[in-house]
Formats: sequence, C-alpha cells, structure tokens
Amino acid sequence: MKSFEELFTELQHKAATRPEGSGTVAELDAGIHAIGKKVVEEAAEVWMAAEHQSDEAAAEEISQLLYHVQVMMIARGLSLQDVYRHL
Ligand SMILES: N=c1c2ncn([C@@H]3O[C@H](COP(=O)(O)OP(=O)(O)OP(=O)(O)O)[C@@H](O)[C@H]3O)c2ncn1[C@@H]1O[C@H](COP(=O)(O)O)[C@@H](O)[C@H]1O
Repeated sequence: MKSFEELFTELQHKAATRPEGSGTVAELDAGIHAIGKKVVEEAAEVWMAAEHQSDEAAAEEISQLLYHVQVMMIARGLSLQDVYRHL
C-alpha cells in the first residue's frame, strides 16, 4: 500500500529515469491530450462504480483516477504544493 505522496514521488522518479516498460513513461510520451482523455475516462468509471458497484470497485476506480491526475500534474510540471495551496 502507498500514499498519494509516495505514488507522486514514484511517478516523478519514473519520469526522470524513464525505465523500460513503464506505463507512466508511455502515458507521458502520449501527451497532455491523451492524458486528459484518460482522466475523463477514469472519472466516468468512478461515477459509474459509485452508483452501481461495490465499495471495493469504487475505491479501485478512484485510485486509478488519482493515478492519472498525478500523471497529468507531472506532464504539466506541477508539484504537489502547486495543487495543495488551492485546497
Ligand atoms: N497506480 C497505478 C495505476 N492506476 C491505473 N493505472 C493505469 O491505468 C489503466 C486503467 O485501467 P483500466 O482498468 O481503465 O484499463 P484500460 O482502460 O483497459 O487501460 P488501458 O487500455 O489504457 O491500459 C491501467 O491499465 C494502468 O495502465 C496505473 N498505472 C500505474 N500505477 C502505479 O504507478 C506506478 C508506476 O507504474 P509504471 O509507470 O507502469 O511502472 C506503480 O506503482 C503502479 O502501481
């Protein structure tokens, strides 16, 4: 299990070191437009899971949405602090 902050640190490291086979690197290379489509797709899956599926399924979809939002942050060069200061 990992926290939001720990995942963000891991993804920043992947972006910097670009290991072979990383889905994060592939998604970053696909660009903002493609990442945006994943964010919207996962947001819709969160909505559907929350309305129609189990707590476990909803939690899993939410984790995937958080992942893609973090990838978007890294693609835009945003830090956690850049976002947290709006919370
Ligand atoms: N937490 C995640 C994570 N959540 C979601 N995803 C990706 O988002 C996709 C969403 O799943 P779906 O069920 O919607 O599958 P899908 O629509 O069929 O997905 P695709 O066809 O787009 O692959 C998954 O297939 C993963 O590619 C994630 N990919 C990676 N991570 C974590 O990110 C870290 C770095 O991963 P890599 O860069 O791949 O090493 C690791 O700790 C991973 O556990």
